[in-house]
Amino acid sequence: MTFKNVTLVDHPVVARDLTVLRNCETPPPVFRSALSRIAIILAYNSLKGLPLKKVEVETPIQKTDGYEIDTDVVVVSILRAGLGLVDAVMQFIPEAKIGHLGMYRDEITHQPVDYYSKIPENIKQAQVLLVDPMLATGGSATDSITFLKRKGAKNIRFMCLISAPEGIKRVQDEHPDISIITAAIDERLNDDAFIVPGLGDAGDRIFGTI
Ligand SMILES: O=P(O)(O)OC[C@H]1O[C@H](OP(=O)(O)OP(=O)(O)O)[C@H](O)[C@@H]1O
Ligand SMILES: O=c1cc[nH]c(=O)[nH]1
Ligand SMILES: [Mg+2]
Repeated sequence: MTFKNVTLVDHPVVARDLTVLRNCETPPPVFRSALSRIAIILAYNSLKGLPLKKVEVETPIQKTDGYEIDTDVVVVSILRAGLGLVDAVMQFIPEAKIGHLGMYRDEITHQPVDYYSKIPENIKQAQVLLVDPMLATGGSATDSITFLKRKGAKNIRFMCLISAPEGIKRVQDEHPDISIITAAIDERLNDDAFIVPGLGDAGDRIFGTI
């Protein structure tokens, strides 16, 4: 299956670390370090094509042309699991502001329930990178994107680790302007709306709350 507006990141380190993450025997410290490495590669890909401004820079030898990133960047993490991806983006754009959206999926209905939000003011003019490792039914991502658009966000990219086809389709149906950067597109959702084969509950595996 091919999807428009989806970048599937293909890299040997991603393939190796995804296997570590999927393994149910992997303990939280190892899980977190594998996730951090993949997050760097995802962030690198998610930040491609940012606008640049030409500036002059003086080397010890002479003046030459250089570049600055010509947009504000705001990272928005969908709590809790999104926290595992934020540091990677901040390593590339240390001046980025960070927003948080607190959201959990109701275990019975699988609908997202929101419990917190704090979004930087400059969201309106910024390149927004919404981060969450799991795109399952797409409920959490689509609600988050709708919320950010209501706050004035105009340029949003969604960075995630593992996507289900159902979630990608939902984001694209409801928000066709959003591009998705992901490390894997898995087979499907199971009856509990978990991604198959997936890695289980990302938040629990990052924070050891299993
Ligand atoms: O696409 P969806 O069907 O909405 O599922 C994806 C959501 O589920 C997980 O969060 P969860 O609700 O487990 O909260 P947590 O991060 O606090 O564990 C995940 O991190 C996403 O936010
Ligand atoms: O497989 C899934 C689905 C939703 N949330 C997760 O953390 N994992
Ligand atoms: Mg969870």
